[in-house]
Amino acid sequence: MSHAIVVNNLYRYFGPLKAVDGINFEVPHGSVCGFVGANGAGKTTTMRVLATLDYPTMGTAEICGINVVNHPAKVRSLIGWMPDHFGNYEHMTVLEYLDFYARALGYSGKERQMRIQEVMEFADLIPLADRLSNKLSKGMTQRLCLGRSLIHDPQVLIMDEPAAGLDPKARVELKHLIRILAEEGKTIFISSHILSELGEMCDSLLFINNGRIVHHGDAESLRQGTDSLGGYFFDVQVLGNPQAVSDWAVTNPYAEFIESRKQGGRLRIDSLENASRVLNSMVKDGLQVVEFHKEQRNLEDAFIDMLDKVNTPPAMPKQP
Ligand SMILES: Nc1ncnc2c1ncn2[C@@H]1O[C@H](COP(=O)(O)OP(=O)(O)OP(=O)(O)O)[C@@H](O)[C@H]1O
Repeated sequence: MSHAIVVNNLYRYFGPLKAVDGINFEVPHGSVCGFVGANGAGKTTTMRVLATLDYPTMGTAEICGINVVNHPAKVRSLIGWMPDHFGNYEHMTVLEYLDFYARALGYSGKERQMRIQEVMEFADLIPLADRLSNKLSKGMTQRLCLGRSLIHDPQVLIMDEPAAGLDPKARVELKHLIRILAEEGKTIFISSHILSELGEMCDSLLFINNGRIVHHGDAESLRQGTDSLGGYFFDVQVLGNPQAVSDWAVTNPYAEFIESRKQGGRLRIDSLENASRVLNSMVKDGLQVVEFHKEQRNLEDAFIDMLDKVNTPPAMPKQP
């Protein structure tokens, strides 16, 4: 499969600080990849290298097969960059602002008008055409920034925390626009702290911690995964007295009772094999089980568990 973004052994040090510390990842063409990490994890630094705004200390990055250090101008024609901080100009209306960028990108005449019209329609900027660009709400500002990054119809969009500071309505609007761009076949690389939102719209999630990639996979596999100790949580419901579940669980070596629920309880079981054993024993012991299902974890919990796994030193081998 060809990839829109390929990052190979990429390092970016600021003096002794290892902001990006040897990362590798690929983003397939036409997919949406969420880039997740705590403050200072290295997201912006990575994105700035991809956007040709910074040089790596070591390693390579390619956009659609083009090296970002060797051919920055070519890469810039392929990417749309939405930074986390948006610089705009006083006394410039939304239309003037987009026109300024379209000129800077080399468009002229009818083509320039067409490009501006298209992005204004897409990002719902037409009603704002005559508004001053530095007097917009945060949501409107983000739409303008998105519009600006789309003027040259780039194949790859790199968006640094575009949802930060947006109210719920503006977030939904932004998500909707990102979904349309993804459906058009653009590759989208988007960073955020709002994991649950990223999960919904991303084909894959890339977790970075202290400059290192700690996970790259799809959101679904994370939700279905285990906790940091390798266990799963099950919701169990029974007919009759719900306390039967906790009374039963304290006597069973495979199930750990976590909390009561209206019709039963929540159990932690350390493997799927043992889950099957637990269900079997419950039924044998006369519990009238009407529900026994593995819970999906929310992505925030999955992320915390992932960091726990990464930060827990491996157990020392036992001395003979
Ligand atoms: N120009 C710079 N000079 C020195 N240190 C820097 C520079 N840019 C970033 N850093 C440091 O590199 C580390 C990674 O920063 P980066 O901005 O990439 O993190 P981030 O994951 O984007 O965080 P946030 O979510 O807060 O934006 C941080 O410790 C930051 O202070």
